[in-house]
Amino acid sequence: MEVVASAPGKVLIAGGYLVLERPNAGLVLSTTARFYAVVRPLRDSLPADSWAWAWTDVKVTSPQLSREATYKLSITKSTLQLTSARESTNPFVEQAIQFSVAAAKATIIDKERKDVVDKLLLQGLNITVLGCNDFYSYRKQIEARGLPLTPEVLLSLPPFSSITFNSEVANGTTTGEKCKPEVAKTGLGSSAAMTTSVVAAVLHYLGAVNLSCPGQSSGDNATEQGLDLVHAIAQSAHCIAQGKIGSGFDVSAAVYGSQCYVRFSPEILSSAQATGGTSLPDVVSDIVTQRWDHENKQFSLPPLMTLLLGEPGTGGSSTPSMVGSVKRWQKSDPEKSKDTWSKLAIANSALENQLRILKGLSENHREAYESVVRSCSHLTYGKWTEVATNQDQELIVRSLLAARDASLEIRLHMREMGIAAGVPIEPDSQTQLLDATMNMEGVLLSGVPGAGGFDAVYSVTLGDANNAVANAWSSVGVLPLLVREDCHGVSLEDADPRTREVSAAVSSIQIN
Ligand SMILES: Nc1ncnc2c1ncn2[C@@H]1O[C@H](COP(=O)(O)OP(=O)(O)O)[C@@H](O)[C@H]1O
Ligand SMILES: C[C@@](O)(CCOP(=O)(O)OP(=O)(O)O)CC(=O)O
Repeated sequence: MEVVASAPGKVLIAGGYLVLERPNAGLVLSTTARFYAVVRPLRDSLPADSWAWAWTDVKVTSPQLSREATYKLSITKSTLQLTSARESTNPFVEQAIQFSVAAAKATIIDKERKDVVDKLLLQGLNITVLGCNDFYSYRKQIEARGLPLTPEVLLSLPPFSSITFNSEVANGTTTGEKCKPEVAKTGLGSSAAMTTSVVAAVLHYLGAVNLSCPGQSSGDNATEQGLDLVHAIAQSAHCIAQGKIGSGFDVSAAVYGSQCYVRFSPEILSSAQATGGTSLPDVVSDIVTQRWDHENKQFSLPPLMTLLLGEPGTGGSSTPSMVGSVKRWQKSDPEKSKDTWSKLAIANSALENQLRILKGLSENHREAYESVVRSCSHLTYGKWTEVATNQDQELIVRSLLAARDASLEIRLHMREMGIAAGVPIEPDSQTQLLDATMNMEGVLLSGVPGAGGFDAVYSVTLGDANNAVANAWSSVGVLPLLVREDCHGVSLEDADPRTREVSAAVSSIQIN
């Protein structure tokens, strides 16, 4: 038996920093970048005395990092003990395995199904993790080979290419010391997608949830409960592995897909955080019985809108240190920061409302919507009002312009926040680029996703205006990424994605 599960990467288009505090919402889009986890047994048959084993074996392979780690898994405690070299460990996958095995044991009470879990565990777990290229930065290699910074060059990379390590620390300064290098990534939430895909694959493999393949989602109660279990376990494992409780929007997007997210109360994880004393099975029993109070309201881009991401440089920014600076500013200047906070909350919810209105208009007035959006895609925003020839079309243009204004307002207050907190949330170089982008034909929104900084820029364009924006970005040294919005969350896959790539290549050879 083999189980393959995948989970998407994310882009937070609005709500950075605010989403750390309930009840502020963040608008998060899930993407075509997916992380895959493949679970297989390590051995097909079991010796007669295996029922008495206290330990089983686990192997975790990350082909892209050329890493393989082996462990012993305690059958009763669900804990792992490393049996290979320390350098190859992956804390996210380790926590994902421990929490998922403990959760399967805690939630499966039927005797027969419990026996199946024990048998599957005794056969050992062979887990492979694979992240789409979109999660990783190839900018340095492209530049080193003197190739242009275009999406076509990214397309020419083989799928699941090896990942390079940064020789610099996250904030771009070299340490000079021989420290463990960071993976060069694009900020799509590889660790959250990886953790979620492993949790989903292990829970499904052990029969604790019943995930569906894309397009097969039944949307019934059992499926939803399954997703909620994946969410609770993935959030817990991710927080423990990264040693802090963030807002959790990245894990939520990896589980439920594009959404309007309100964070869970951090107290839910106090048992998981308590060091010493509590055993993992007790922690997990507590976590699965907690009332998870996060919100994941359905939300995605209206039709004929394209999410485009660009990598403006190398190095990126360190999210935790930026969050630290913003929090210090909130403490030192509560009045001003509250003011910025409430202006941002208003602008974020205005953007959400306008995008929801546009979605509704696209459903109820399809023809008018399509004609307006296609016409506006060839025009700069100043001329958008000219395309409306009836009331429906006027409504659509009004909403497009209101969404655009909300985007500008968000940028203004994010910049303000950055200046006040002394961190470049929207650095000057990005401001110039984003202003120029906003003035191009068919551009609706743009900004710095998530915590901002030097990591990435995004834009949402109308019709096929994304091509011109990508060309403009390439010409100024910003690498347009291949990734787009895809609202689907975690899902089951029918095969190892590497075999699918091979069969796709074979069929394309046959077709040609
Ligand atoms: N393919 C992979 N194999 C193993 N570990 C990976 C892989 N991709 C990402 N990771 C882990 O995830 C970490 C990056 O996670 P994080 O710092 O949260 O960045 P992101 O913004 O992409 O989530 C890496 O340092 C590495 O530990
Ligand atoms: C500041 C934040 O609200 C948003 C950070 O968003 P990013 O998308 O920048 O996240 P990373 O992938 O962790 O770098 C922190 C949070 O919500 O946890």
